[in-house]
Amino acid sequence: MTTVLSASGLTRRFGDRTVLDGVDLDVLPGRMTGFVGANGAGKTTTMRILLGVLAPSAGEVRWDGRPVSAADRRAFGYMPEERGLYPKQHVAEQLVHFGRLHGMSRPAAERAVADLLERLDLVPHADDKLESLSLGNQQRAQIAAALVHSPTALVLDEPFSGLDPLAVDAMAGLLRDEVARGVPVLFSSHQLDLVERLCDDVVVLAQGRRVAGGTVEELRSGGTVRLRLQVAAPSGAPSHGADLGWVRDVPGVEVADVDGAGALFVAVEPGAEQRVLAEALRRGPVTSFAPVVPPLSEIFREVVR
Ligand SMILES: Nc1ncnc2c1ncn2[C@@H]1O[C@H](COP(=O)(O)OP(=O)(O)OP(=O)(O)O)[C@@H](O)[C@H]1O
Repeated sequence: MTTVLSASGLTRRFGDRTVLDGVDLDVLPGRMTGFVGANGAGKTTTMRILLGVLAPSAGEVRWDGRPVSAADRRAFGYMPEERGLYPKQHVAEQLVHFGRLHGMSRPAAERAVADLLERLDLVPHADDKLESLSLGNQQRAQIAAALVHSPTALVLDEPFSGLDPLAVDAMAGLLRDEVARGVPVLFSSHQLDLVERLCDDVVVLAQGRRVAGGTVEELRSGGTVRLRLQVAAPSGAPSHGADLGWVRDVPGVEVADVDGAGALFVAVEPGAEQRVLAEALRRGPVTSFAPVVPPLSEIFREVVR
């Protein structure tokens, strides 16, 4: 499967408010794409448009290079923000029903549901009403509903919110399996450490516009790269014996932190880092000198400002 789910120029107005403004998005097959942005940035609106729950004011959703059809969309898996299962129905029964709605035979749907319940640790709750489950377990059932029919693409609105670490791992494992099948997976999240850990690609929205996107590595290395200098503490002296306070006085350098034998700084002028290194070597042995790639959370703060 080599099918891309893409959107171009997605725009959505509610009355005279434009909440999405020309958003382009590619969710590539066999890759996990994280969709991030502050509250109200437009993630849910975008996902609803991808699934056809909401019409765009302008722009287009494409699947396999052509405008997406209703039949294409029926084969997608979706976990909507408002969730989609019935509180009063029994868990396994309604998951089988979901599979049947997607055209599966009863035995095939039952097999898929049994497998998902097992993987999501929901077997003891198979015959419980959804509303009697804890919120985290209800969420596990919701993801099962999105996966039961082996979807061709997955669009998940905050699937990880409210999950305990074991449930996060179970969910992540399931999504990785879908990615390994070649499925394009898009999920929104405010948990940037999780996005950094799980995703190949990231799209960042701010106030209805796409403000950054690319692979996680590209985004991180495109941020403000700081350098860390570590020097040897003089023998017998505690580490603060090697005071790197002098780094603050090097022209073209902004110091983020000095901590005894270590300093973290940004070279705001080309070549300033070489002056720091030369001065450090003049003073004694250097144990390490390396760039520190910022975490995604820092990039996020830089791009949505
Ligand atoms: N039906 C609607 N009518 C009017 N405004 C709406 C409607 N749906 C969404 N909006 C507005 O669109 C903007 C984007 O909302 P959306 O839910 O897409 O953001 P989000 O990025 O998913 O936010 P969050 O992280 O808080 O879930 C918000 O300002 C919201 O109030």
